Amino acid sequence: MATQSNLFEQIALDLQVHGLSIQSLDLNEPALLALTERLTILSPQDFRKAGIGRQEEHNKNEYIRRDKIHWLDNKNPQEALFLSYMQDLQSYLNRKLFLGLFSYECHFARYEPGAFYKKHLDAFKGETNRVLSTVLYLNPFWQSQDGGELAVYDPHNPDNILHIVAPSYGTLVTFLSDEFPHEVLRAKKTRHSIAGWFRVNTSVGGNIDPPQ
Ligand SMILES: O=C(O)CCC(=O)C(=O)O
Ligand SMILES: [Fe+2]
Repeated sequence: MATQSNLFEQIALDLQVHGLSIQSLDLNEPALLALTERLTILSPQDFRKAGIGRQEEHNKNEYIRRDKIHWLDNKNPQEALFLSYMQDLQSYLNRKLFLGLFSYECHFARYEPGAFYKKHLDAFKGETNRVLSTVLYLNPFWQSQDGGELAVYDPHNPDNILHIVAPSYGTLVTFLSDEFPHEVLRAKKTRHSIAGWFRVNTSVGGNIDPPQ
């Protein structure tokens, strides 16, 4: 299992070469354990239906994605521990790759049995300040029959699957947000993840661009 600095180094290398990284966190990583604990405390009322943009109507949304989400913030100590871990990753990637990442936002996502998220890009070139997507999985003992894999497609040939990633506990996927189409296949068991985005600053006129 990788130490934190080895892991960050590996992610930076993968991103540099492939634009995508699939790694596993140390299973004793305090930030991972904090999230696990937080998840046991969150109740269904703490999650709300995820949207796909302000203008989208309800039915279309249901067809595209069926997860429920809970945004992380620094008020909760367990969430704060993970946010600080990702802040460390942000600083590391900025030092190594000069990405100029400015902030990180993320939410828990719950996919109940039958839920999915159809093929999409997290960002469109030139239209967004989301630069790097991250997904961390929180599902112990995930079996292949449980479905719910992340399918990552080839940016140059979006019909080609590049990777099928099981949402197993501690797996962290990082990729360029406007490059890789991806999809969450139908989950057969409740599936938890943290989806997040590193952003660059697009503030204008001295107003700091707000997250979310
Ligand atoms: O949970 C996952 O595997 C990916 C979720 C995702 O693509 C998203 O929330 O944008
Ligand atoms: Fe996504």
